[in-house]
Amino acid sequence: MRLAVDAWTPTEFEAQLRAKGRAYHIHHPFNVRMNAGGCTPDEIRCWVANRFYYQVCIPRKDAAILANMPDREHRRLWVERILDHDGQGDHQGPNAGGIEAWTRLGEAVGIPRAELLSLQRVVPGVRFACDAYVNFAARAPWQEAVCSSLTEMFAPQIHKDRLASWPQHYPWIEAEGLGYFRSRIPLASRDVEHGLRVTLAHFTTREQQQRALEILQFKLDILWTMLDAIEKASCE
Ligand SMILES: O=C(O)c1cc(C(=O)O)c2c(n1)C(=O)C(=O)c1cc(C(=O)O)[nH]c1-2
Repeated sequence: MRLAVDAWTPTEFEAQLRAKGRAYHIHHPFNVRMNAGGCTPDEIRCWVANRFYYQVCIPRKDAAILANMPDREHRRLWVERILDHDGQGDHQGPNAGGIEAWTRLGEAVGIPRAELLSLQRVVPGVRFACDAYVNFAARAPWQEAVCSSLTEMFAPQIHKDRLASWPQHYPWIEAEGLGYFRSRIPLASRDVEHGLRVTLAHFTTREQQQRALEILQFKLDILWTMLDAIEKASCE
């Protein structure tokens, strides 16, 4: 006979989700080396050019989630995520968006805009990982797709680490190029507030809560796999 296990309280469940931070790509050897100043300019360029594919996939996966959201109040919040990355209004203006900010990072590390946008430097492992995220978001129930975005709980620290260490280790990168990292700190916190609210309300039995942890692990694996592929590509 299978005994039902009590559900975690919302506080316990949130603590279980946050404990997944131990598998965040902040601990990946390539990320550790990058933030310790151990990357060559070519390795930095490899990371920036490959990570750009994640940047362009984010608003596509958010649009897929939006299409699956029946509730207007959730859509009103979620649509912000698309605009954060795609931008609004003038392409050079204050709301130019995250993709534009990333192209400026590209230029600051020496990747011409057209080369970055062409995606010609994106390696297969990064492409597969990002495509898996977009696919999952399109096919899964929208609450599961929202849950998969919760790696953002751990993102402010990785952005802060870059802002703190890159100017010292990579003085050849113009400081203005790091604007993307700065911009994401408040946005990630806002995203997480909504994402956690949906997740804590939707996954209420212990079985469902375990499923949420598996979804978060799937997303952690996507980010980890990207760095595995970038690490391999950058030493070729
Ligand atoms: O630089 C990073 O390490 C990192 C990680 C993540 C993440 O944890 O998924 C995101 C971002 N950055 C980011 O900038 C971003 O806009 C973002 C959106 C999402 C998402 O899943 O919806 N993750 C992330």
